[in-house]
Amino acid sequence: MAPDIPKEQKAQVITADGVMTLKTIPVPTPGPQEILIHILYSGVCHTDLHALNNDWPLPRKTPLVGGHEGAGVVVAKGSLVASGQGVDVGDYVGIPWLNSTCHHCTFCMQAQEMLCSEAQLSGYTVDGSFQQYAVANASHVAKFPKDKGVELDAAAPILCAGLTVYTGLKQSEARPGQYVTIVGAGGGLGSLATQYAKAMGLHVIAIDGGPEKGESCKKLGAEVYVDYLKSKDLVADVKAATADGLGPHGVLLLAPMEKPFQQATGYVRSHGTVVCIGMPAGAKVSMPVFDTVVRMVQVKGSYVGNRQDMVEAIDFFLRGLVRAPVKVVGMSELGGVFDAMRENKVVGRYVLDTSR
Ligand SMILES: NC(=O)c1ccc[n+]([C@@H]2O[C@H](COP(=O)([O-])OP(=O)(O)OC[C@H]3O[C@@H](n4cnc5c(N)ncnc54)[C@H](O)[C@@H]3O)[C@@H](O)[C@H]2O)c1
Ligand SMILES: [Zn+2]
Ligand SMILES: [Zn+2]
Repeated sequence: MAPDIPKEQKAQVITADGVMTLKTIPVPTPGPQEILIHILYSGVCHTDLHALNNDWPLPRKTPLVGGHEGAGVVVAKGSLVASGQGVDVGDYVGIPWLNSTCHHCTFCMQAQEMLCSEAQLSGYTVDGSFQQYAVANASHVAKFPKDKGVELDAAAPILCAGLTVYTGLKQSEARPGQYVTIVGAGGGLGSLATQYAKAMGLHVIAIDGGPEKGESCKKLGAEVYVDYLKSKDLVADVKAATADGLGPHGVLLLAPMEKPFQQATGYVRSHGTVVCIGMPAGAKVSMPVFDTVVRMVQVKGSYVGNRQDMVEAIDFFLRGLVRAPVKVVGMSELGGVFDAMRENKVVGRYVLDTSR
């Protein structure tokens, strides 16, 4: 390792008792196909809270360093990471949710690597970006151009939130000029979803709770804001927000709560698509079979995106079309960020500065 790489670093570690503590731990050494990244900023995704709560039916690593929106600079690389592979020391890169996949299963071969049964997940099955130095797989890191002076704090949320909603909007099959409803629009994924949808030429109907989220959604491009805490008939309000009253063509369900998953088939337009993205613990999607059949409604899941989706999601950011409302705080303040997230108080995305 180069001499300027320290031997120890600060990290937020979840221990076996489920408690998260800021600790001093060794700087990891990259394996042959890995790189070592000096993480400067890391976004905080609601998935990180699911990891802390351990509330998904998916086993995670313990002890765990969470985080999967890590943006930083490559400081070392393994022996098999060849020059010309697009990752060299000094490059700006990002740690996404997908840490590695097998490359040879039927899904990997079709660029559906998120479905790979051998996928390793950053900040979940392997240590992630809530640390100052993290290893990542050279084949799966996201790349930011250094020559464009990319602000890595603003770029970090694209690595999961941006990628996920960009891909989800494509999955909704909504076309320019049509309507899309973003549920959980004031949060991390929702803020970016509103902007990607607007940039794609879609009309945006935002749903979230409280006036602060409403103000943010409107600022980011939502034409109508429906406050789920106030609405007496949410289905009617969403349908009324479309010009012909028939409801939105696409729905992105981003809220980490079950109820919206029961409401969406009520207001989606006939032949429209409901895309499930938020993952409330233990929740079920339910809908009347009769309506689903005779109104020909599609319901599907969407899970992050592939590496080409990442390139495109970053390109929207580089063109200035999307930028999450970001609040930068020290990595030591992660506990407080999770408290705010539990209470639905996060507007946009918190990003951790790993130096403090
Ligand atoms: N499918 C994927 O690939 C993928 C990727 C990333 C995150 N996620 C999941 O998406 C969810 C959201 O993540 P986030 O980081 O944006 O969370 P967040 O906490 O930043 O935002 C969630 C928003 O939902 C709002 N909300 C809560 N109840 C609501 C309701 N009944 N109706 C409308 N809005 C409501 C909250 O007020 C908040 O603004 C999490 O469950 C996360 O695990 C999924
Ligand atoms: Zn995430
Ligand atoms: Zn595979």
